Amino acid sequence: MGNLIAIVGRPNVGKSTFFNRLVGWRHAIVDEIAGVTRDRIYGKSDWNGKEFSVIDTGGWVENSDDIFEEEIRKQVLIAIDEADIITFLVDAQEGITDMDIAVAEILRRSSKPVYLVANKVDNNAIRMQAGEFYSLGLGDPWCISSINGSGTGDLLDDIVKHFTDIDESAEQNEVPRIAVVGRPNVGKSSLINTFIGEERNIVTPLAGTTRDAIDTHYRKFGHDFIIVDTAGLRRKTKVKEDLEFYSVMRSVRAIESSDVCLLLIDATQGIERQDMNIFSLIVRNKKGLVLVVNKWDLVEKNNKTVDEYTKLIKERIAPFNDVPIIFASALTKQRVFKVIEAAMQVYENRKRRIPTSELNNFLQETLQIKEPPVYKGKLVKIKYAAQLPTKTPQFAFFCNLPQYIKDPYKRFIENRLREKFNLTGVPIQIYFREK
Ligand SMILES: Nc1nc2c(ncn2[C@@H]2O[C@H](COP(=O)(O)OP(=O)(O)OP(=O)(O)O)[C@@H](O)[C@H]2O)c(=O)[nH]1
Ligand SMILES: Nc1nc2c(ncn2[C@@H]2O[C@H](COP(=O)(O)OP(=O)(O)OP(=O)(O)O)[C@@H](O)[C@H]2O)c(=O)[nH]1
Repeated sequence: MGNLIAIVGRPNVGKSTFFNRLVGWRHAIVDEIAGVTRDRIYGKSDWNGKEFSVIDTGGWVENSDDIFEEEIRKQVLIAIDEADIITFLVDAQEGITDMDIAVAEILRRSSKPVYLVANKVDNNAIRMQAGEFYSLGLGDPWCISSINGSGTGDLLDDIVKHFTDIDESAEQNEVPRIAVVGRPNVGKSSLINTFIGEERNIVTPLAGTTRDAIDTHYRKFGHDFIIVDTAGLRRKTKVKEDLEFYSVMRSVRAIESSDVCLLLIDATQGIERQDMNIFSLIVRNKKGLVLVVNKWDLVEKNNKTVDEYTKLIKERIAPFNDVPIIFASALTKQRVFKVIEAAMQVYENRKRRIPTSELNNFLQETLQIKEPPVYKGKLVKIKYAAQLPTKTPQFAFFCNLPQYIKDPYKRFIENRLREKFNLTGVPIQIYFREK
C-alpha cells in the first residue's frame, strides 16, 4: 500500500544524515510543526512527483551508541513488517562489522524490497572498497554519500519504482476511511470492538493490500464507514508491542491510509508526549481529526468537568485546536455514537469546496475588519482568494507582497475561515501568492 521507507542499520553509519538528505527539502510541501515530533523519526517528502514517508529506526533509542544488538534486531523485524521498502545502511569507510552481518541475515529473509546502501562513499577510492558488501548476500551496494549527496538521486530513482500513487488508491473508495490511533492501552481495540460487537454491523471484510491488514466495512448508527485496521485487532507478533517505535509505525500506516483519524487519549492520564507525536503525524498528513478522551467512565466521579478538561486539551494542541473532543467510554459504550457522528462530520468538512464568490465575499468582510499590517512602510494588498483543487482544503490568497504577510495575520485569516465555513477537525493550508 503506502510508500513508507524505513532506514535501518547499526549506530553511526549515517542513518540520520541520510534521513535528512531524504526529507530535508520537505519544508516546501509540508508545514513544520515545531518541537513536537522529534525530527528524525518521521518525515514526508516527494521525488518525481511521488509522495513518500521515511522512518529512521535510529531516532528511537536514546544513546544509540551503546545500543544492544538485540534492540536493533527488534527494530529491523518491525521495519520488515510495517514498512514497504527497507534501506539498510552500512559504513563504507569502516567496512563490514558483525552487526551488519546479523542485520543482513534477517533482511535476506524479507519479501519486501531491501536496498543495501553503502554510505560515506565520499570519493572513488572508497567506492572500490564498498564492493566487499556484496558478501552480505543482498546484491551490489548502492554507493552514496549522505554528506555530499552523491548517489542519493539514483537511489531514489530506483526506489520510486516500487511506489504506488497514494491518492489514487484512496480515491477509489468513496466510503469514509477511519483510523483508530493512539498509544498502547488507550482502548483502540475496545472501541473497534464496540462496532464489531454485533456481527451484523460488519458489511464485508476487505482484504488489505498488505499481507495481514484487514479493513472492515461497517454499517452502524446509520453510517457507512471503513475502519482501517492496523490498530491492534490482530494480535501479538513476535515483537513486543509496548515499543513506541512499533506503535508509531502502526499509526503511520493507519493514518496515511485514512480520511479521518480518531485519536484516543486515556482520560486518566491526559495528553502526553507520545499522544502529541501521533497528533502531529495526523496534522502533517492533513487528515481529519476527532479527539476521543476514552475511559471517561473512570474519571467522571472525580469531579473534573468536561469544560475544564476541554480547555486543557485545547491549550495543549494549539494552534490547531478547532477539533471535536468527545468524552467517551469504549467499556460502557457511552458516546460511542457521538464519536462516529463527529468523524462523519469531519469527513464532510474535509471535502468542503467553498465557491469562489463566497470565498471572495468572505475576503472583503475580513479585510474590512483588519487589513494586513503595513510592513517596512509598504501597503500589503490582498486582491482575491481561491480554494485550490486539492484533496484537503487549501487556500491561496493573491496579493502584491506575499512575503510581508506574517504569521499573526495568517492565523487571523485561518480563524476567520474556520468561523465562517465549518472546517472543524480539518487541518487547512493557507498560502499567500504574488499577483
Ligand atoms: N564522511 C562521511 N561521513 C558521514 C556521512 N554520512 C554521515 N556521516 C557521519 O557519520 C557520523 C554518524 O552519522 P549519523 O547520521 O549520526 O549516524 P546514525 O546512523 O544516525 O547514528 P545513530 O544515531 O547512532 O543511529 C556523523 O559524524 C556524520 O557526520 C557521509 O556520507 N560521509
Ligand atoms: N474503564 C475503561 N477501561 C477501558 C476502556 N476502554 C478500554 N479499556 C481497558 O483498557 C485496556 C486496554 O484496552 P485495549 O482496547 O486493549 O487498548 P489498545 O489501545 O487496543 O491497546 P494496544 O493493543 O496495546 O495498543 C483493557 O483492559 C480495556 O478493558 C474504557 O472506556 N473504560
